[in-house]
Amino acid sequence: MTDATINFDDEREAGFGDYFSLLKPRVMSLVVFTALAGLFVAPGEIHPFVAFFSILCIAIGGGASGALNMWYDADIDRVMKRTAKRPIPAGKVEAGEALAIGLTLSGFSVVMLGLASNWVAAGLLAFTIFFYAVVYTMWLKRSTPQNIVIGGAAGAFPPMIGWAAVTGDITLASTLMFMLTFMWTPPHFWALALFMNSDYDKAKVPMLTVTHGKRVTRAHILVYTFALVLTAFALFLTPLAGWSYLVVAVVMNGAFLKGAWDIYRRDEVQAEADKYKVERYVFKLSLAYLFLHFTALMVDKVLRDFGIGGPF
Ligand code: HEM
Ligand SMILES: CC(C)=CCC/C(C)=C/CC/C(C)=C/COP(=O)(O)OP(=O)(O)O
Repeated sequence: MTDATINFDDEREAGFGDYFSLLKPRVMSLVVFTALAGLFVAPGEIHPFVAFFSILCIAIGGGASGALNMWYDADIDRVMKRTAKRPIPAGKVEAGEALAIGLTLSGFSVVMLGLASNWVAAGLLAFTIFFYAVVYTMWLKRSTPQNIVIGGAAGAFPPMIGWAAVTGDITLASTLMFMLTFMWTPPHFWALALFMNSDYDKAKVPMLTVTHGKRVTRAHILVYTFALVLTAFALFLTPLAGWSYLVVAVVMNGAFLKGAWDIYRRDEVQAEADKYKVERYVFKLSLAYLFLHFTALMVDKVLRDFGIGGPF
């Protein structure tokens, strides 16, 4: 845990940007997008205002969980180059403030989502915040190299929350959307960890690259990519997915498999020589991968309304 008063500097006043960055807006933008997709493709009616408000609540809840993560992780964020400029280690925001903001926004987002849509969606949001802030951040992140595999479930719930905001239930289709992000998270993160390893090493965070080395991590990326590809095509077998999903799935899974295979075949000498070009590419590709799969599900929903359904 953190003691932010050590670095706190009264002369540097926190601005809106500092408080906003506590919410991890860049990462959360894709999280919120997957929630929007879950809401959009769910069967049933939802008033546009309720839909907008539900997504806003999910965004606020996601941001709140980011603030709780930054509160708890301030000590390791201070050590890592990538995170040292975050508002708490930079001395812009006090840890106590981040905790208060995280707790307040968490409570607010859950209650408002419950009132605006339903309590299944609100319960899922509360569970997701708990999972990221407590299960992943406080427990798994510092104790096991499986941290991001199990803890990654938190980032996979948002499409399910969006779906439940419309339907009030959890179904096989919404579970498969969950599974897609769940299987995607390990290759997404480990590709990055391969070129950010020294940061985690320095902070003594037991990421797979630190505990088992890069060779093992490269193999894990490949294995999880196989599981991801199977999950992506399993989603195609549901009525949610249609022809645009198939096109995206074929192209993006092909590209991702090739990327994972290239990562697997390389060694550190090759990677150092080109400054982890392939690993950086696969990390970026992972962002496009998830974005395009969820976009395709939304496009297919519109196409279905025009009578162009998929095969299943
Ligand atoms: C335990 C699970 C995850 C871990 C450990 C993880 C880790 C990371 C890290 C370390 C970065 C680097 C840069 C940064 O701090 O912004 C990053 C970037 C990113 N992640 Fe993840 N991630 C996870 C899950 C997710 C999920 C579920 C999503 C969205 C559905 C996501 C979306 C993104 C995006 C959009 C970026 C790029 C941010 C930017 O442009 O700066 N991540 N992730
Ligand atoms: C709706 C809702 C509550 C959504 C939560 C979504 C969620 C759990 C996203 C997690 C993604 C994320 C920022 C991981 C970073 O891991 P890290 O915290 O270890 O990375 P760091 O080293 O950058 O802090």
